Amino acid sequence: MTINANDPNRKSWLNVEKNSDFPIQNIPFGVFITQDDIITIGTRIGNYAIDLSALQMLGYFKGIDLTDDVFLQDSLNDFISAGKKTWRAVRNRVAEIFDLNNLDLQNNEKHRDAVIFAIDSVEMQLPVLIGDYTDFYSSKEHATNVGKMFRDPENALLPNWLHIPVGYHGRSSTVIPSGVPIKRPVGQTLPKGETSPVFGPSKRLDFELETGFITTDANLLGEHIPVDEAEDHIFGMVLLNDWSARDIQTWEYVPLGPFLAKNFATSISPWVITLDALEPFRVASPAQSPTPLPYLQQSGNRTFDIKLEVYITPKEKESKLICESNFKYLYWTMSQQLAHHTINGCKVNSGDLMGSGTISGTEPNSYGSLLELTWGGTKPIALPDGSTRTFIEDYDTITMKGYCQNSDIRIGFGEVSNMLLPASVRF
Ligand SMILES: O=C(O)/C=C/C(=O)CC(=O)CC(=O)O
Ligand SMILES: [Ca+2]
Ligand SMILES: [Mg+2]
Repeated sequence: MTINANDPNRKSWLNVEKNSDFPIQNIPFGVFITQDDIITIGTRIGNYAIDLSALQMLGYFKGIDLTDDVFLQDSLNDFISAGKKTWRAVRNRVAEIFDLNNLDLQNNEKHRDAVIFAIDSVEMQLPVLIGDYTDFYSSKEHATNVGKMFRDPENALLPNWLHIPVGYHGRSSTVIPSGVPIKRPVGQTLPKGETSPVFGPSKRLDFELETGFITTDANLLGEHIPVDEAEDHIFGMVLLNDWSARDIQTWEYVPLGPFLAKNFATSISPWVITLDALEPFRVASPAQSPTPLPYLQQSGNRTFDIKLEVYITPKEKESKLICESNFKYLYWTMSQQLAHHTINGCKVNSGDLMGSGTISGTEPNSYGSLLELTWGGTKPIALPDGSTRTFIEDYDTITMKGYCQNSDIRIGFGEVSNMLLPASVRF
């Protein structure tokens, strides 16, 4: 059987609810623990988690060049290292196995029991052992808004911004999966009008709506990745919340950039969505003027139409949708980010995470941080329970969702959702 894994008309023999983020055309990759404490690489169709190591042991991946234990792992790193041809072959085979017209697994109860789990019965893990984490700053609207608030409203964009996909090196040790609560950080801040800093819990704790892409071993030390080859080295994408303590940030980050204000937590969604699955949603990125230097000039459509949403949920209260944005608004593409990152010979490894930067659009309800949505805390947001927010309060949960949708199909990311707990450091 040869199959077009992206054919929107294909159905699975597994039940998929209408509007599910995970139809048979998605086939993301992640890591989960079963109730029997087995940790494995898996995929998801509808509300079912599928154990890829069990499928391999039962012989369903015959003919694909895979090492024996590539799926019996607690991270996707080795599978990612196997390269794009392998990821594609596995995705296509999974599409075949679960196709409505394929009876092999469908009619084998013993195999089905070994492979398929209810999604609520498994615990999702961080999908990747992240070696290095870089965060870009690629939304023109976000950079302009922050420049207006923090610097000069007349010259909001710094002179390098239209020439360089600006970024900073983040901290991989604190990248955490959806569901893990985060403690409010403490640190130094400089209260308005003061000349000496004070120490205490951050009072301006924010989220940043981002996506992230995960790389494979892309280049050797000293080599660079040409912009039009960059996508071959991108395994897939996740939703990313770059938790940011604005009051710590403004005091500490001159002149070397973000440090403790951003390294206490970065949360990501557990399923990695492949670029193959996103292919039907490929679109052109915004026109760039001035024309970037040649190593950043890309051909073809290099971005994707991914709708993004942010919700805030006070403890045991109703959620409020506070931001609707889109990945396609970003000025610099993932290809340009990766080409720039490696142009000096910087080596990128399998399992590195690259944050997009905060994704804001032009409309005020599309701003990707509370800093922008409340304009520096001057315009509070009203919540359904009657309370208001300028920044995140203790026990609030921030949930980010992402999905692509056209008249044929929906390919979703699921969500990244984490609660903020009170500060616990005594001082
Ligand atoms: O422009 C600034 O002073 C600060 C910017 C940020 O905090 C943004 C950042 O972390 C990068 C991004 O997410 O776009
Ligand atoms: Ca960020
Ligand atoms: Mg962060």
